[in-house]
Amino acid sequence: MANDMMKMMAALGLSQQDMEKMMTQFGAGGASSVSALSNRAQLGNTFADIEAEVRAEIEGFKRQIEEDRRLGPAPSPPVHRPSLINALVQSRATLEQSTQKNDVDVKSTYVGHERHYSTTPLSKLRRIEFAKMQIRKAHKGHYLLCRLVTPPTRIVATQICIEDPTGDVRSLSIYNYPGTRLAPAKVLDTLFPTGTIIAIREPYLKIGLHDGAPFVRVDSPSDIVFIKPSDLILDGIRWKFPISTSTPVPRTANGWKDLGNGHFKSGQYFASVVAYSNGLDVDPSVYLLQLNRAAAYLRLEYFSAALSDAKAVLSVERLSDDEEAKALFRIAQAEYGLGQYKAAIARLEECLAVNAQLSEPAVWLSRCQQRLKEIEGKYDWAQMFKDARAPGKRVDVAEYVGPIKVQPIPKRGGGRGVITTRAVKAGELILVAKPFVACFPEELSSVGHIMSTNLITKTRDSPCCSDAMSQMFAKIAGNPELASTILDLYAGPEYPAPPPAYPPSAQTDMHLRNPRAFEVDLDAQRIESIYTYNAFAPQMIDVFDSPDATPPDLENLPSALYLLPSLINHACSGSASWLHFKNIMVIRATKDLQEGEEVTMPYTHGPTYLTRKSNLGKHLASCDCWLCEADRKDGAALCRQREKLLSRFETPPMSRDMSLHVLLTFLRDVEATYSASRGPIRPASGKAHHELATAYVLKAQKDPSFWVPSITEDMAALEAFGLTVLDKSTSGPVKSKGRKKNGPSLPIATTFTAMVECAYCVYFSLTIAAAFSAMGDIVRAKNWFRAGLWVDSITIGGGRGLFDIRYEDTLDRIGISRLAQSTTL
Ligand SMILES: C[S@@+](CC[C@H](N)C(=O)[O-])C[C@H]1O[C@@H](n2cnc3c(N)ncnc32)[C@H](O)[C@@H]1O
Repeated sequence: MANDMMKMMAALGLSQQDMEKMMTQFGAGGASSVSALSNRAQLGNTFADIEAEVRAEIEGFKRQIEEDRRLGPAPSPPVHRPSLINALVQSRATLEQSTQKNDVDVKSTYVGHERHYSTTPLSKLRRIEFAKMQIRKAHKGHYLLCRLVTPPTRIVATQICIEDPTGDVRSLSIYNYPGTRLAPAKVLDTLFPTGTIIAIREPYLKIGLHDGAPFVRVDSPSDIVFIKPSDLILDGIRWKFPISTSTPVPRTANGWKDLGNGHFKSGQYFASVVAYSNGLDVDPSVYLLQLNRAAAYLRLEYFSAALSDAKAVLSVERLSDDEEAKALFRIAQAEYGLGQYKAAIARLEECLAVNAQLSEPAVWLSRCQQRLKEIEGKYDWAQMFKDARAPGKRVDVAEYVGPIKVQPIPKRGGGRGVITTRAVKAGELILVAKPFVACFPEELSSVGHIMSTNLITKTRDSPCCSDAMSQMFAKIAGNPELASTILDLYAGPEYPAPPPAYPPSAQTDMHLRNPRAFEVDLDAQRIESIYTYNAFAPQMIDVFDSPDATPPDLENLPSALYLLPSLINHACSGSASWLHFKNIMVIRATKDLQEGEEVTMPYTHGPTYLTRKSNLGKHLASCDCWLCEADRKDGAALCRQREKLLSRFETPPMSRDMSLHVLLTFLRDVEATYSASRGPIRPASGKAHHELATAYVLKAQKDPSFWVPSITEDMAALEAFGLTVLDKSTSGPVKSKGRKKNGPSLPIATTFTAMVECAYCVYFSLTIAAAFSAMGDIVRAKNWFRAGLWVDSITIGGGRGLFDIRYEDTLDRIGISRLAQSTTL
């Protein structure tokens, strides 16, 4: 059950430490247990060490920032030109050597701290030279005109020696530039060839921590403007030193095409679009460059840019059939990426009319047909599940937006939330969303990874989180028309509240014209804050693993940012559930909702409000849901006691004392942590009841009289999670209370005010079915199996096809596979 719990617990941008806390308190080690990870102790040590390390790092970093603030701007120390050039040439040689040796590259950096960026257009700035610049200062109102002197190298940032026209040099560190993360030297050469002239808008001069040397730090790639030799800005500029052109760059359009194709083949798509663009600058008539660039834009998910390039190629006269078909296919792929499936179908048909032999467009045609069904909410869930399990692949489906809308909700941070536009039934699909950016462990670069210490959460982000966060820069830069859709997401309490309406209308006047000319000023700090407050840790929909299932790698969780789901607020007892088919996020109502009711979902789980409150740290001081209210009424002391009791039952049942005496005491002690006025929903009691049920199941293997108490305890568990058991009988004729009109009998009520731990409720229903089956009471066994199906349908959904695949092993293990085959809801 560990993965299932992870799925439920993985919360908006929660750190490993948060996750560990959650798993510790609430994890599940086995199919029939409420226990936590069996290797918890080991994990505990690791996380404690990391936490201490991160705390110390953050303290050091903050001290440095405070010291910089205290010292303030000061004249820049001089830099010895030959020494700096030599140092950067050496660093470049080291990068090349480590690439050759395939060394694993693990670097660390900071995110979420205050950073400068420019919003003033270059034309409104005045030129400044190094001699007039000060350290620890952003030079407002100025730009630095400079030339790249050395071949680029990198650690986290790309580093280059730059000179101003007087020949004065500094090192330049560029962070977040698209395509540069862990990039090999030859990619950096394409992006930043020696001799290139750039202008840096409102440059910030820092002082090196270790060497005390001044350097220009650029965090927002949009601060860098590439200057063409013909640019008027260069009028009257004389460079003291002759141009250095040690980086060999192609001279012809075809030379750039070959370079671009090389980058494309090695998956360096941003470098390839830059190479193709450079080729087009040399000779705009070489339309094949534009056709190739469209293909690279498609890989980068710059769909509007791909569409524009492929359309431009299509308008060229005298294209060969092959070129025309390619242009049409790329237009169709771009339209597909933009969700314009009908337009894509028309283009694919045109493409096949040009060449009916092409196999790929035919495949894409059927994909488009499938997507058209999906935008209506009709998904092939079983296929999605299979696709989600296929290693190295992402799931490709259309998005679906159900009966919801964004509405101002002033009392929530960010001031907005999601409400229903009509009455919604429990189990109804609310949203299916694709990520704006995402990273899964298997997608991390084989070269290595970057660890980011997040100054907002004061934790270390997972490598995937760090990677996906960095993708934001390239993705916003390449889709400027979508920029406000991202930048209007909640950026935390330090920022002004975002506009109440969401999504904003697309900025149709914004287009990517040149991959290196940024249409949007990229505010690094804001982008990192948005990611921090809105990202999810996608967890694969995968339930009831065997008790020996390997727990998920908490240090290596995937990470993704979704747009509309980011508008849904938290409630521990949320009205919706969320889960992932790999990259695809699916949100369903878990209770009946009236028109206009808020859709909420749990960002985190935990045994009491105490753990949940601590897990929710960055989001809210205190959750106002009924579950937290009820816990708070019980009081902190009893809640602490409840958490302590549960933590003692973390290890799987087989590896601890499962005697009835111990478990009965456990149940009694847990019950005592709930006040008398508490009401029936008592999740911890539910777990204790199920622990007892598990012990009875073990005994029943030898003595069948224990089946009945096992059933009774699991029924009690269901009630403690919020379900009403209508038929508590364990023998005799079956009552028909739960019988639907002309339908099969369900032993549970299908209306409820609230249900917690829905996935447990499926499993408990199935274990009751298994017990009745073992007793030979097939009618009750089938009814309880149906109860499991029904609970699953309102929590996970996806129909019987998906249920059968997901529960195949579980049903086999608890011995009801055959019964399941002959039973429908
Ligand atoms: C992912 S955003 C949710 C959407 C956000 N309300 C908006 O307007 O964009 C997460 C932030 O919403 C706010 N939030 C979410 N659930 C909340 C709740 N139950 N009470 C108060 N604020 C909440 C918190 O500020 C949290 O950091």
